[in-house]
Formats: sequence, structure tokens, C-alpha cells
Amino acid sequence: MRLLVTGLKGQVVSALMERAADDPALTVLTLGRPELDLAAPGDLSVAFRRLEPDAVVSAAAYTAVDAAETEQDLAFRINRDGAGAVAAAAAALGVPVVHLSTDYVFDGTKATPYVETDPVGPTSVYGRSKQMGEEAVAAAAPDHAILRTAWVYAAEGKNFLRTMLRLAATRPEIAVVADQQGTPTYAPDIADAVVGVTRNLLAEPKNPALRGVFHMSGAGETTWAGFAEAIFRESAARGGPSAAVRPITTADYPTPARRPANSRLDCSRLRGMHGITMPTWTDALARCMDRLQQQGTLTS
Ligand SMILES: NC(=O)C1=CN([C@@H]2O[C@H](COP(=O)(O)OP(=O)(O)OC[C@H]3O[C@@H](n4cnc5c(N)ncnc54)[C@H](OP(=O)(O)O)[C@@H]3O)[C@@H](O)[C@H]2O)C=CC1
Ligand SMILES: Cc1cn([C@H]2C[C@H](O)[C@@H](COP(=O)(O)OP(=O)(O)O[C@H]3O[C@@H](C)C(=O)[C@@H](O)[C@H]3O)O2)c(=O)[nH]c1=O
Ligand SMILES: [Mg+2]
Repeated sequence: MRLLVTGLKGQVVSALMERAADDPALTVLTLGRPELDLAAPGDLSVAFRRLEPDAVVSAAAYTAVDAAETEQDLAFRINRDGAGAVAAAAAALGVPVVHLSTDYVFDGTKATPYVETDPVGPTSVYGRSKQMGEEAVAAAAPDHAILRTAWVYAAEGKNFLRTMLRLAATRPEIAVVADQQGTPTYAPDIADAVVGVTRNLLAEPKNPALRGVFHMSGAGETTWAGFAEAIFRESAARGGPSAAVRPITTADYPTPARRPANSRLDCSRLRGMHGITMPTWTDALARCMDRLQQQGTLTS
């Protein structure tokens, strides 16, 4: 299977490239800046056709949640218009598109995990731009799966886990919000799920049950403070940096963007339709920390 993936260095595109290196049946072709700039995409079908993909994975996005509040125009161009252009090019080639979206499309006021049919109501520019991206993808390409994931991290890249380990190197205590609930998702697990979903789409080109929106986050749930505590527990167990976590409220940690208090995603539809069960976030965290230790990059 030949997958055309947007982006070059992102967490998900990197995990897909690594997955392809281990899997002779999978080839990942990446397309990113400067050849593909989602801020000014134009018609992408010529560039896409040259790579002869079986499917397109739309993994590139503007992901700087706070910066988006002041770079609204850029966030919308990339996450709405860019995503729509990628989906339109996939449709022009007659191949399915698997598009990544986010828990931040919800307002977080629901008391239980979100299902796909719950109304969206983003509270941030990033969330709104991603919600409009979902709409643009669905309008441009009937043959699509939109996978909403959450709290993505990996051993490399810009993410909360790496931020915590960096801060712990110089601080004995870190204040972290304890009133935002959700589930961390490990990029290599996203790569596995994306490959599984894409194979299913190609195997059953006409099956509507495999298409539409799916929630795809790690199993279980925690808070950002709970995630930080687990990171430091796993790090300390491997001789890495750790710090005490002081639980605080969202009001104690003012940020430009408002984040949902409840980011939990119910992933039953992905399991029921695609037969894919995401690993628990605690298991995934242990695998990520093992990797950091093996790389020798977990130094205190
Ligand atoms: N990170 C997270 O916590 C979450 C992410 N998601 C979604 O999952 C998807 C993957 O996220 P993730 O891998 O973490 O993203 P990253 O933030 O790690 O990487 C962003 C990727 O987008 C690319 N990109 C950004 N701007 C442009 C542009 N103008 N033109 C072309 N490419 C561009 C980057 O390019 P380059 O390689 O050149 O740097 C990079 O490859 C995104 O759709 C995101 O919205 C959903 C929930 C949580
Ligand atoms: C660094 C830090 C953050 N926080 C809080 C701020 C915020 O509420 C929460 C997470 O902060 P971050 O800025 O790392 O995460 P954030 O940028 O909000 O992460 C989001 O990224 C986008 C792309 C998504 O799609 C979401 O699913 C989600 O992963 O932790 C603290 O309380 N203390 C700290 O020291
Ligand atoms: Mg291969």
C-alpha cells in the first residue's frame, strides 16, 4: 500500500515513516514544505498523481493552539482551506483520504466521553479551524475517514511529555492543570490505527460504515496533571528527570486559547466498524519512555 502523507517532520508523519520502514507492504511518500505549502495550496492533484498513492493521509496542520489566537488567518488557511485542498486532490485521483482532527472541536461541557454524533462547539481558533477542516474534507471527498485524536505525544517533536521532561531538568516542582480531562495518544499507535483504517477503506470501497468521523485516542483517561505525574513516575523509574506535580485549576494557568475541560473521546465506533482498539495511555507511555531510555535521551 502506497500512502501519500502530508507534512515532513510532524509527530504522526514521522511515526508513519517509521512504520513503513518496518513493513515491506507499506510505502509512505511524504509531501511538505516547500513543495506543498498548505497555507497556499492551489490545485494539488498534479503533484499527488505523480506519486501514484493508493490513499492520502492528511496529517499536516497548524497545531500551535495559543499562537492560533493571534494567527487566525494562517490557522484557517492551513487547517480549513489546506485540508480541503488535500481532500479535493485525493478525490480527483479517486483515492480515499484519511484526515486527522482533534478533541478541541468540542466545548468540553459534556459530563461523559464524546461520541462522534455529539454537537461540536470549539472554544479556540485552532479548534474552530479544525472543525471547519472536517467540513471542508467531507465536502470535497465523499471517500473519507476523519479520525479525531487527542493529546498527541512522541519521543520526538513538540509535545507535552517533552515539555515536562525539559522543565523537570531545572525545576523541583511544576504546576499543572488538574481540571482538564482527556487521554494522551502515542503517535506510533496513531500510525498503526491510520494504516488499519486505510487498509479497511481500500478493502471495502463502498462500505459507508467505514467512512465518516471516528474517535481515536488512547484508552483510559486522566488529566494533564495526572499525565505529568505518570511521566515523572516512569522517568524516575528509568533514571530520568522528575519533578513534583502541583495540581492547579485552569483559572490558575491563564492561556490565550480556551481549552475544553472534558476532552475524553469514546472510541467505540472505531472498534465496532474498523476492529481497531487503541492501547491504554499508560501502556503507551511506558513504551515511549523505554524508547527514550534506549536512545539515551532520558538524562536527568
Ligand atoms: N499534536 C497534538 O496534540 C494533536 C494533533 N492532532 C492533529 O493530528 C494531526 C497531526 O498532528 P502532529 O503530527 O502532532 O503535528 P505536529 O505539530 O507534530 O506537526 C505538524 C505538521 O504539519 C506540517 N505543516 C504545518 N504547516 C504546514 C504548511 N503550511 N504546509 C505544509 N505542512 C505544514 C508540519 O510541517 P514540517 O514537517 O515542515 O514541520 C508538520 O509536519 C494534525 O492534523 C493535528 O491537528 C489532533 C489532536 C492532538
Ligand atoms: C507547560 C504546561 C502546560 N500546562 C497546561 C496548559 C494546557 O491546559 C495543558 C496542555 O498544554 P499544552 O500547551 O502542552 O497542550 P495543547 O497545546 O493544548 O495540546 C493540544 O494540542 C492540539 C494540537 C490538540 O489537538 C489537542 O488534542 C491537544 O493535544 O497543560 C500546565 O498546566 N502547566 C505547564 O507547565
Ligand atoms: Mg516499507
